[in-house]
Amino acid sequence: MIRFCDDLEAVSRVAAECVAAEANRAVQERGRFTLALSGGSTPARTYELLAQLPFRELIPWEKSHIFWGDERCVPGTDRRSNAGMARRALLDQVPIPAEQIHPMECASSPKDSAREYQSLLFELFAGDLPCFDLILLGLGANGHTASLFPEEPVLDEQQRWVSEVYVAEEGLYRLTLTVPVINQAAVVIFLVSGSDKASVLREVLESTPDPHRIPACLIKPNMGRLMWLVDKEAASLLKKN
Ligand SMILES: O=C(O)[C@H](O)[C@@H](O)[C@H](O)[C@H](O)COP(=O)(O)O
Repeated sequence: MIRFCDDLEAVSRVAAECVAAEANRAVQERGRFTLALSGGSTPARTYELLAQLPFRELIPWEKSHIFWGDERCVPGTDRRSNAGMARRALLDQVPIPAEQIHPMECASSPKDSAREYQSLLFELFAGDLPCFDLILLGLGANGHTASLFPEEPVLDEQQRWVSEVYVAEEGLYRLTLTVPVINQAAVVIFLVSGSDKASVLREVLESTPDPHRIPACLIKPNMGRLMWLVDKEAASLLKKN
């Protein structure tokens, strides 16, 4: 499903509404809400809105668990940290128990850190393939999502739930959820804004490119719902918008 929005503010507001709706549905049905956040710049406004009325009062923070779809292996205080951005924009402003915030940490080697996060998921999802209630994703202009980059071996990973990825142009490692975990989610929402995403969005939505070239094409939830929240600039090359 594609939701066309005027601009990033509208994308962010709809995204916040979806988070609130899925949070209450999950808590009602399963007693808790598991949400994996995206990094990047696009979702920051969504996180800010979730910290403000009405959303801060609509979400059952005390029954929510926050995870990340990916993270750069940098200190949490580093401006590149996805967890750092989410804490500043949202998590430091709402009454979520600290022990229910689960950042991807790279205290040990990237490989060991990936293994440690997988162990955390194993514990919190009772050993089953994690089924997040909601995963928020962004879309890179090169077709990546989370830290699933074009032509990377991680795209074909079917066993591990969390993988380390070396990003040469950043000169650092990242951790990312793998495709099987993302596709197990109940709901996956892409937030896409800006004219720089127009070309790749058209490829993803209106053609069938090689998913190794456009990894976002690998995101096809098994049983769950996939939603695209796109603004006018990002949708400007789509045939139907
Ligand atoms: O950690 C990250 O950077 C994200 O997980 C990454 O996948 C992001 O969603 C895209 O690069 C889009 O980023 P923008 O929202 O900044 O365009």
